[in-house]
Amino acid sequence: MKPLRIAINGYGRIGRCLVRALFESGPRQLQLVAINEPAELKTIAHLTRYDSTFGRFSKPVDEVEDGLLIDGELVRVCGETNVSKLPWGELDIDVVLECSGTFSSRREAEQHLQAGAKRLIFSHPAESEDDVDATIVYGINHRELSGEERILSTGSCTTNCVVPVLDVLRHHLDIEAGMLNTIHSAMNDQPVIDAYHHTDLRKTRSAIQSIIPVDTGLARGIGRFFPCLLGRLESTAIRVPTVNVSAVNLTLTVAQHTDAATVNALIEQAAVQAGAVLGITEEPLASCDFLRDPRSGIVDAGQTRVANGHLVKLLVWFDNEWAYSNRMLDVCEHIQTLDDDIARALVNN
Ligand SMILES: NC(=O)c1ccc[n+]([C@@H]2O[C@H](COP(=O)([O-])OP(=O)(O)OC[C@H]3O[C@@H](n4cnc5c(N)ncnc54)[C@H](O)[C@@H]3O)[C@@H](O)[C@H]2O)c1
Repeated sequence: MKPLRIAINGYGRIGRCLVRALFESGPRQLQLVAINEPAELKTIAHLTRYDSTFGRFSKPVDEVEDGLLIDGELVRVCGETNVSKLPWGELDIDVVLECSGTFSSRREAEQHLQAGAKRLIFSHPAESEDDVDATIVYGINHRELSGEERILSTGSCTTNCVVPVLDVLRHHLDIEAGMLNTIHSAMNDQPVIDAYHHTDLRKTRSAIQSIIPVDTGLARGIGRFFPCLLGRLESTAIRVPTVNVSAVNLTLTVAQHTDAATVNALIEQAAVQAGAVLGITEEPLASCDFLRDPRSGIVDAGQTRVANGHLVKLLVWFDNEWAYSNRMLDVCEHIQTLDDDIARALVNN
């Protein structure tokens, strides 16, 4: 099997988490070939070794002439902001993981393909459905990929958290309507203290001093996924002064009469089959306990409530950085098996 050759564009929180998840989570048929990040190599190496959220990287990281040596593997580092100059063709890149957050249209993604990459995956929802060949939530629709798709998105971390839960509830309880409130850790689009940081006035406010409501397209993103829920969901989001791990408060009205024990049992049953994407815990935990949890969403069983048999409320935890990075790698690994099948079919014909 030929490993999938990966490049990371934008080496921030998600970019660096991808590297840790790749090197620390056991063998995968994926090879990190290049990183493109406008920061200095010295700083890139430093932030690879040390991380305020995840601690020291367990693998050795050395600076070499044009890149990093991570656990003995050479990773080319470029600092190119002109996409057409990126060496994706020369490096035979199979997939660019677009984690800069600065690109989200098909036109921009195609520039990476013109630079020689075979595919691109956005680490966030694309501008519109037309901007991608597929939006994938691993564990829910990754098997629908044919291998021919060139521009993909792995949705948002929040979509990955709630879609597996909604999938269970829509099958068993028949969702009529719902409100989703994301309680999200602070992110790099907020300043540490008040600053002219953003056109969104709330994002000019200090991330460490306040609970800050922000815009979210979560309900729209889920509607793209489950057209049967289009127009039935609404979403809000607040940022809170923690650095990682978030939660979604899911409030739904359902057609079937139910109770909290039944809802938890349905999730538990589904979690057994879902593997990495869905979990449930009965322990009385706090957000820090989910740090480095690779599951996309973990239902807090003790917080499930049902009012009047039809109004259901769940709290679902997720490590917004670690779980999402692991899902991006899962999608890459799936693409690698599709490429392998296509290559084998060509040889056999
Ligand atoms: N942080 C999360 O929890 C999370 C979870 C899921 C998805 N995402 C998405 O992933 C993307 C990145 O988020 P993040 O939190 O890692 O942001 P970040 O700000 O930590 O990282 C972005 C990096 O991209 C670099 N960059 C900027 N312009 C660039 C360019 N033209 N070419 C190459 N690199 C460039 C920046 O220097 C920075 O290091 C966003 O779209 C975000 O919505 C973030």
